Amino acid sequence: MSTTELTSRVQVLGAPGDRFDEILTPAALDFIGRLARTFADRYRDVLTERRRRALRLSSGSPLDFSLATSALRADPHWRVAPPAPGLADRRVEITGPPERRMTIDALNSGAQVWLADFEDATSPTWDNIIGGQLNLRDAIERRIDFTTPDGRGYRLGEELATIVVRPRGWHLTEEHLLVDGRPVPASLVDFGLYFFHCAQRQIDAGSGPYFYLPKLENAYDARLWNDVFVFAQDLLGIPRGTIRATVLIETVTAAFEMEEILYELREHSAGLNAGRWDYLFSLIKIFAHRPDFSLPDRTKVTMTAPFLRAYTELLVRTCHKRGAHAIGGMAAHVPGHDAQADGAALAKVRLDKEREAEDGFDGTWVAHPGLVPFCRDIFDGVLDGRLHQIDRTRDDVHVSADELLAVRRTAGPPTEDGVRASISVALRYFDAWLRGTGAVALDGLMEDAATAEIARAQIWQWLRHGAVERDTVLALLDDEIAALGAEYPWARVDDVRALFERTALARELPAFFTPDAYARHLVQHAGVTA
Ligand SMILES: CC(=O)SCCNC(=O)CCNC(=O)[C@H](O)C(C)(C)COP(=O)(O)OP(=O)(O)OC[C@H]1O[C@@H](n2cnc3c(N)ncnc32)[C@H](O)[C@@H]1OP(=O)(O)O
Ligand SMILES: O=CC(=O)O
Ligand SMILES: [Mg+2]
Repeated sequence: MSTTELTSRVQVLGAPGDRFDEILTPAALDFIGRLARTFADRYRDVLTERRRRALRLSSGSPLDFSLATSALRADPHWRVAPPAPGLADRRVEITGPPERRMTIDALNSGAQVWLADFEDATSPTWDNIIGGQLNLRDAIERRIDFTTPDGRGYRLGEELATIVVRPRGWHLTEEHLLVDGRPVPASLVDFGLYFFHCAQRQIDAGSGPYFYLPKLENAYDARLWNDVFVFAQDLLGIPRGTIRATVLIETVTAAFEMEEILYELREHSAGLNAGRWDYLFSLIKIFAHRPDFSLPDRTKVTMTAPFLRAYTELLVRTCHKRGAHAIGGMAAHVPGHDAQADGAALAKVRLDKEREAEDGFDGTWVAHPGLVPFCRDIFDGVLDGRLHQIDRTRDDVHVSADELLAVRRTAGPPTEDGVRASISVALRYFDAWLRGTGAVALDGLMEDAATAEIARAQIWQWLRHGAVERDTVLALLDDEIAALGAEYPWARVDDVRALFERTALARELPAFFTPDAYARHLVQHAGVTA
């Protein structure tokens, strides 16, 4: 089949934008078409399996390590690939959306890695998705710069962070690109466009096409990614094993399959990350119907909670046993927004990062450039000149299924302030997201899609278990909607309220707020152009 025939069945429904034609070339669209067609059935299977598993768990099926893969876990011999160029030293990784100015700031931040995020930190408007791809390509070609209206100039320095791209998860589709009349899985769009345009450029620059994989639920998801990598590398003539991917362990089911996930991706694996915020969200969601899994105010659930300690300890042990990096999670404090609160908040961040480094993590995440030297110093203090501590096997760690699920020891009712804070965060974040911004600082904390999911899911769970009265929630909702409108006269209060009602107050808890909000508010078809 010729390229033209293939391309003619790839339709671009998003509006044209400045230089979008440099990304949406016929050859790139053909590549996306091939990916989408090749993996269409597997993708549907992944989603079906996720739904079945969620149903089984919500109807009381126990969650445990799989007997079927016990031999793989017991086999001491296999290892993942050694660290790839630019990925040995990952002491500090800065995350953020691939927005033009932030791209430059993140690359210059002094962090070892920049996670260019199309998932939790990006509202997936068509402009953000294709604009982000342009920024990445411009950055790799070192032809990215930016000038503010008041004349402040931004350009790349000499020492840059290694770029690692986080595509959207398997739960999202890209409705502005159709292949054979169907929307393309968003994961394949973000991965495919970046890989097509930047893989060879990255290799030529001495690094590689590297990825972070979000919201995996099991090893089956990882196998699909691995097969996508093999197919994409073969198609572009790039040697197998060039891609490296770090998987976020940010669902409870994935925590029971860490070794299996590393194994599926082993020639492409760059380790695991403890994605703490989505992990909490996943716990709330999967056990939404269980009163003993109902957590108190978010501020009271810290990484020292026994069930979270079990998860991070198991992650480090698993990674180091298999020669892989273990990367820590995000402390949500945004420095510099509240001088009075900064001191106490930084003291908490210090404890959190010290614990990670001492537990054996090889690096950690920051959401803000102001935290890069702070966290690097903490890791340097423990690493003592080494780039990582993968050789520190944690044979002392033994984590059982019960320990991973020992939420009841932390469970408890919310306070009224906690309920109000969750409603307020969800509303203010939804408003930002609907207007195209995927990460914001609210009350000195970084809020993104993962933390907003926690906020609205906690409200649902508290209502479900009678921890708060519906009338109280409705009264607080009225208050917070009024406050949002007063603070931001341009806020989309009606859309935000309706989104909150559908995702926090409905009879059943929707799996994510993003597919609903995306379909209703971000999809704008401009017409068929290819
Ligand atoms: C749960 C998870 O998945 S965590 C990962 C996903 N979430 C994220 O990646 C969030 C990333 N962080 C951010 O987006 C931002 O830090 C925010 C929105 C939280 C706060 O941003 P701001 O309010 O602009 O912070 P602030 O005003 O202090 O920024 C100071 C400067 O640092 C820059 N900056 C802040 N955060 C970042 C970042 N993550 N990457 C690059 N530059 C950044 C700002 O652009 C600003 O630059 P300027 O001085 O050139 O104008
Ligand atoms: O993606 C990271 C998380 O904490 O969620
Ligand atoms: Mg996440």
